[in-house]
Amino acid sequence: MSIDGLSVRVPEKERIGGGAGDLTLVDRLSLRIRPGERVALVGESGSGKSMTARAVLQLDPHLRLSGSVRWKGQELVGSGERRMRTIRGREISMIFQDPMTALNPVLTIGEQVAETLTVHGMPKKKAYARAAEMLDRLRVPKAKERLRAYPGEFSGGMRQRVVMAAALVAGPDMLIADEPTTALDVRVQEQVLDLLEEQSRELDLAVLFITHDLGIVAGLAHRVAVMLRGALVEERTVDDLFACPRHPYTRGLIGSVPRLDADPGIRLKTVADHMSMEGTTSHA
Ligand SMILES: Nc1ncnc2c1ncn2[C@@H]1O[C@H](COP(=O)(O)OP(=O)(O)OP(=O)(O)O)[C@@H](O)[C@H]1O
Repeated sequence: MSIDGLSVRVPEKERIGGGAGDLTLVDRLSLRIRPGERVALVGESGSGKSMTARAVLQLDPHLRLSGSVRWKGQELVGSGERRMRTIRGREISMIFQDPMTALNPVLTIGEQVAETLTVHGMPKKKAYARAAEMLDRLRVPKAKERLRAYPGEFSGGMRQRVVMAAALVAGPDMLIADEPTTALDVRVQEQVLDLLEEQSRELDLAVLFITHDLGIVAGLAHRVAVMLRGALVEERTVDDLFACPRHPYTRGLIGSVPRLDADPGIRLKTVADHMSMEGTTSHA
């Protein structure tokens, strides 16, 4: 995927909290994600990460997009809702932070994981067999039997695996994961991240991974793009970024990642601390 100069604006009448004129949420962002590549989009809350992801899939019809998003050589900006429907879920899938709201509590796991296949006409039996295979890949124990279970019978980590299975069952080429582990405890978070990395490798799946937590991208992403106030400030390989971050904001993000060998009595510096030390101010 090739994103070039993508801007996302809220028209004046849709602005929450009022204000004159359109409000720019994403400002001329450019980013490339190659097949099988894992790219992390990192930044503080409100920096525009989710808006970028949602704009790629055109999930919010009230937002105005400009610039270009090329997917498999075709332009998506302005391509229309019909075309986007053939892409969402089948070619590019998205998973969100809260696995509970992503799942319908009154539908079985089988119905939900198989849905992308059944809506496109695959016979139910075949679709359920695929769903069970996918759950098995994601190490959901007794996958076949669990197809009849309901989301409420699963723990948070298992639910996120179900959500991942639903996102991957139709064999997309790209997954956009928006803070998929933020709601999970640290141990479960690690398991889900490992699974995501493993599936990306095995399925040659490109991943755009959105997080405010730079601490979790090291083992996962090939490249990191850092976002501040709607714009990218730095984009590097993970190793380069950690070895020598260029932008003061990135140095702030790295400086605020907790270290296991740090003195427990020392207060962690915030991104704002770092930026004010370097003469830049954070808006957040
Ligand atoms: N309709 C709107 N009117 C005004 N501001 C908006 C509107 N929609 C979104 N925003 C603002 O756009 C900004 C970017 O939001 P976005 O969700 O992309 O940030 P984020 O970096 O993903 O952070 P988070 O992790 O908190 O979701 C936020 O400050 C949000 O309040």
